[in-house]
Amino acid sequence: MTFRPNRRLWISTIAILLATALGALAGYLTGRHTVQNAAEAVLQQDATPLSNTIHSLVVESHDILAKANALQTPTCSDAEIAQLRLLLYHSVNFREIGRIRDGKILCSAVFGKDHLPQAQFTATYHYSDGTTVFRDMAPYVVSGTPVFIRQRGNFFAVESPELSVHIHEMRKTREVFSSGATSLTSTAPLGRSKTLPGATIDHETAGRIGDNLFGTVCTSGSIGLSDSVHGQVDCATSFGSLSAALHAQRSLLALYAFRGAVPCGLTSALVLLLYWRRRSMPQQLIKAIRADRLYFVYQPIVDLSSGHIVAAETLARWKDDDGLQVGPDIFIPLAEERGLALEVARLALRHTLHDLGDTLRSDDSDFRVHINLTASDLADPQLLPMLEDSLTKAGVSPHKLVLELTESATARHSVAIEAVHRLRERGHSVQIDDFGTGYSSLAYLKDLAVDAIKIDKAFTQSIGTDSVTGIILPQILTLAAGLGLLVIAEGIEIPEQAAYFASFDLPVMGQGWLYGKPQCPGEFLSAIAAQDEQRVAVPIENNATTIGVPDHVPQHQDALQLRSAGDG
Ligand SMILES: Nc1nc2c(ncn2[C@@H]2O[C@H](COP(=O)(O)O[C@H]3[C@@H](O)[C@H](n4cnc5c(=O)[nH]c(N)nc54)O[C@@H]3COP(=O)(O)O)[C@@H](O)[C@H]2O)c(=O)[nH]1
Repeated sequence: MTFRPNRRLWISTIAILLATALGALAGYLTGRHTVQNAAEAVLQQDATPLSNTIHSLVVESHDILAKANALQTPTCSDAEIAQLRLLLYHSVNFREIGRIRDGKILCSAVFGKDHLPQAQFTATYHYSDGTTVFRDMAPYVVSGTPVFIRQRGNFFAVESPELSVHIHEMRKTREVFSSGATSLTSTAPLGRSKTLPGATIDHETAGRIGDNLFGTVCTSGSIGLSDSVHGQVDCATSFGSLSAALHAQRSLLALYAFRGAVPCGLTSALVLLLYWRRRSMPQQLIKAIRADRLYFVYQPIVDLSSGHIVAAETLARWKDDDGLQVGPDIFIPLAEERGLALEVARLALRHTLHDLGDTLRSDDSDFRVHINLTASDLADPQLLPMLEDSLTKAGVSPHKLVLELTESATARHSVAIEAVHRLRERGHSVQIDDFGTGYSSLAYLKDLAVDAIKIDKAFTQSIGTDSVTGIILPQILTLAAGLGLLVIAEGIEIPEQAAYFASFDLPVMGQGWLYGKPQCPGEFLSAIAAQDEQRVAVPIENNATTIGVPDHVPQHQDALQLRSAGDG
């Protein structure tokens, strides 16, 4: 299915917008959660003093009224009034205490028994623990402030008006709830009631029910504060509205949403870009191969004993339709999948013969080129005719062409053995590339009958380390020598690595950035030309320092302290 660019643009735009919106939503929800937690914490903090105040009031009311009811003195005697005054003196929250019967004061600490006001108390509500509450009763009412009077048994106690004002003030911004096992009945300051199903009050809990936030601290024996509460209130619960908190923090929420949206938008754009690139890559590659739009670079291979460039490896390069470089490790397998591997090999050979043909045709030089083949190339009956045809047309001898097979390419043993045999029969050299990374045992190497092994760069990079690869490297070199195989060391980047290989009494070639990165044809030919000029200019016995081998590369084992197992 081929996507037209504008359709792709539409899909991408929608997907990016969607991802951005989802990111914003996720960010907003995180912000909302944070704001909610913060608001709940504040409410929790708010609820605590209210609850504590109520708790101390209730505890003291129980205490003072219990003590009064326990007095053994005769009713309203001077001794009893004296005892009541003493209780009042020690009280924190009460301003009056007295005897009551049928809603009438019999005597009290403040009025004694002789100058009693004419007052009739009417109960506002009763609690299950036997406490009755009266509100705003003369003569105790203080204008503008609620006054609460509690009665238990034969005695009443009047709360301090300051305390009532304090609680009243706290209650103005809060709601106080009666508690049930699984529900809360809220009685707002306005007297409004609501049921909040599903809420369980625990000690010091905070939470949210619908849009309401609550922070609650439950204390045993607390009393109800609300005008219309029936039953005992166990918890002082402070409420706020989540929407109000969210509204107050809207700039913070916007920031959270932004912080969620931006990375999601960018990531989705990147993912889509990669996806479209990947999706359209095969089509682009097929077109590029057919239109001969791959290009090829050449990396020098040097003889480590002389330092001369003796060969070049042809490496394919490709820029996709967006001008972005795609690595051969990505597009070569893709070409193989699409049955185009041999086309790539054909292009590689054609470009190489075109770019380096003169050097390859020269009878004076042993210069050779290395071309990579894939597993499917080996099985392709067109391979040999293609090679023969191209070389014949270019007038280049088959022995100038070295074919590199990765270890994985030789995994199908019978196919590989047969192909290697035929290639060598035609005069080509064959070598195993990336040796040591996988499939070929040294015994298999013997059956494969290749000419050379190219030691994978992982081994080169392990030189001087204690890694396993570093330890087995000398054994590979020794066994290769035993099998009469030429060795090419890949990935030489520093002089110490070159010196390590040169120190073995073996014909070892080297390839790596130390000698040159893959170069375009012009650059590579200039390097060869410079080397040839130097060879002519420098007397034969002094030509160790040549193009491709920096002066500082030591040539002998004693030039370096080797730490690998091979140096013992
Ligand atoms: N079938 C084909 N395979 C091809 C072709 N062109 C390349 N390839 C294979 O792709 C793999 C990746 O190659 P590339 O990215 O080109 O990397 C090569 C060198 O650039 C790199 N190299 C060389 N020297 C050094 C070094 O000192 N350090 C370092 N880190 N990297 C270095 O190694 C790659 C050469 O590898 P090899 O072929 O194993 O010698 C790679 O497997 C190519 O074979 C193609 O046309 N056809």
